[in-house]
Amino acid sequence: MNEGGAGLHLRRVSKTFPAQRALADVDLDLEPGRVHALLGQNGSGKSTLIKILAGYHTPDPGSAAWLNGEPLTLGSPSAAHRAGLRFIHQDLGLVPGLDVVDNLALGTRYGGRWWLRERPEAAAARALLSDFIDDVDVRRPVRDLSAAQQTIVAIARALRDRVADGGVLVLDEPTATLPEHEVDVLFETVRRVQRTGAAVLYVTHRLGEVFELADTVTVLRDGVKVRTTAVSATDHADLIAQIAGRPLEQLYPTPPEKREQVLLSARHLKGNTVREAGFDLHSGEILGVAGVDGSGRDELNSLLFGRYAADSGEVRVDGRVLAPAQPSSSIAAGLGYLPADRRNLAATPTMTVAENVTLPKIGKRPLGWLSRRSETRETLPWIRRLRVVPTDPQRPFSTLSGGNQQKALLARWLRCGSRVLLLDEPTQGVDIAGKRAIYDALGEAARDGAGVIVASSDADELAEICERVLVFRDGRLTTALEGPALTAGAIVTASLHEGKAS
Ligand SMILES: Nc1ncnc2c1ncn2[C@@H]1O[C@H](COP(=O)(O)OP(=O)(O)OP(=O)(O)O)[C@@H](O)[C@H]1O
Repeated sequence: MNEGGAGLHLRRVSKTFPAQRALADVDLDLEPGRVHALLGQNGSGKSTLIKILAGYHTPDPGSAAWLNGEPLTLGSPSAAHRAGLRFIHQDLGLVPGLDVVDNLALGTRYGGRWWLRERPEAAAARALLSDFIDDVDVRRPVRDLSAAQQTIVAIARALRDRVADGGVLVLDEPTATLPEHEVDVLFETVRRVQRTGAAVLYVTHRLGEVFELADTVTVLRDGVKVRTTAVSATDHADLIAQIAGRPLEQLYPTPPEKREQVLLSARHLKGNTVREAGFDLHSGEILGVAGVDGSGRDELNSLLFGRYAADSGEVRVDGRVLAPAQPSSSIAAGLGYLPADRRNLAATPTMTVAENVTLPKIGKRPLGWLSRRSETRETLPWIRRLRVVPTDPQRPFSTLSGGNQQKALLARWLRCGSRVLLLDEPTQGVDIAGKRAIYDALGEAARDGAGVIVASSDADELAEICERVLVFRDGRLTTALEGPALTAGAIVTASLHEGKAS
């Protein structure tokens, strides 16, 4: 592969941050009409590479790039855009209340005066979308579309004015928040993009997707390229060994066994998308909660924790009714809550890792703060246990990679000794070694007597780590799965079709 050929060619791309080298001499070749997967542990440098391509970070001197034979200036957003590089980040940048036509028009010269051109714009939106997906009502607000459809609208918008041939589409973990049954819809769109001759760079933590979608795969470890391989010439075990630097270990531990003691009970709980939820959580139990987005799965934990007031129903912890809508009382009662939107709802990015881990200090100190030294002492064992990298409590939280931020926030509640852990998507964006560390930590907390509720869109994860899984459908708990009936397939089926409560 030479720099003068079609496609995108990176040579010796490096990035040094004040405290560390995030990328070192990375070469990468993306070919037109091919999907190239980029894999690597949390903190291996994937986002840094994307941010360099997007022009958000300036790379170190000596880094170079060519697109279709022309030198490409790295570190300049306008140069990247002009050259035909387009990015789909996890935050899609859509306006939920606006319809598809208006979302597609955002940023174009017709934006803001679509009413003058109503018919042509709607027709243009339909024509543009039809390149990527069939049957989307362009007059619906995007919030009413499925998660996959929203991603596809973002892709269509990104590609609407791309340079005719030879562009590059970069997708950063596009399936991280997609329910399993919508992944195929997105894949079909990626294949259509591929058929237009664009090169696709596809960042993911899900190895199965690499084998389903990609032609080529590159693995990064500690900022260094380990290897680029044809997908047909590798397998799961080989990729895991490349990613982790050691051979495959079993991902899922055996679930702990629940005890008789009920820690938390919910009765006739109703609020937002939850229309009726009643169940018991036992000591020692990891209880799974499944369901498609908007089914209630994504709201149950915040309702239990009291992030907002329930319309009706009650939650008891150790037999005592929990004060409604008072997170501080919930924490005092032993609850810990990890939201899915951790960046906005859970973290204080400007503080250090140690400050974030030791944040809730209920009952510990009257003034509610710890000395820097005790903060470090209290934080270290937890971030070691959850494999937070770098293992530096005094580092600014915002400089951790996404997966490492997730692990640090979970460490917060484990350190607090919360007896009831309410976790939304606890392993989203976390690499395979980090997932195992999280599962082990949850298992240990449960064996020590805690109860854990894991609400997750990953059916495999729920089927493997939970003793029992409750499935939401249209706001109600319609199915309970345990024993031999608890499989990933049964979870997906019960999420989509009418089931029977058991
Ligand atoms: N602004 C920054 N300042 C200092 N260090 C940073 C900064 N941004 C990233 N890093 C460090 O660079 C390394 C690579 O981070 P990066 O976000 O690229 O990882 P990643 O592979 O995308 O991880 P993840 O899968 O968790 O998203 C990490 O060690 C991270 O802590």
